Amino acid sequence: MTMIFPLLVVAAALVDADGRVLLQQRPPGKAMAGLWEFPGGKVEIGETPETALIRELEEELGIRTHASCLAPASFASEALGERHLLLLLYVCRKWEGLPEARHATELKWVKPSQMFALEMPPADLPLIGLLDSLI
Ligand SMILES: Nc1nc2c([nH]c(=O)n2[C@H]2C[C@H](O)[C@@H](COP(=O)(O)OP(=O)(O)OP(=O)(O)O)O2)c(=O)[nH]1
Repeated sequence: MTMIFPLLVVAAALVDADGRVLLQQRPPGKAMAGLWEFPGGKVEIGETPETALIRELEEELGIRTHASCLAPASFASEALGERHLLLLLYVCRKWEGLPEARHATELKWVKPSQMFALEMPPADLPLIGLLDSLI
């Protein structure tokens, strides 16, 4: 019997006043390099999904937010090699600081409808239509 290890990942759709969402480009050397993703990362042992996401947003973008500003929006469930990815997507409209690319190659603000033209991880594709109707 094949063992499946779930991998819990949290990500944020940061939404600005014009209804655009922040995407970051995965850097060279990482899995899925070059693809555009929502900021976020793995939930580590001892963390709640919300504390993990707050930590990742600070590490990756240098912004600060609070659990009360993270609205659960959707999730993705996708095979990922030997693992199975469970990605929890939150919508966040309030944070402090100006996002800067600390880990990513580049950042860009896009309308959800523009995401269809970008290369994104397979797990993210079903989330685009949802964001389009939500924002
Ligand atoms: N952050 C993020 N990860 C995504 C998205 N879509 C998607 O399939 N993933 C996958 C890619 C990775 O396999 C996993 C996130 O792991 P990661 O390696 O980027 O996370 P991390 O920041 O904790 O990285 P590291 O410390 O292990 O380098 O989730 C997405 O939109 N955002």
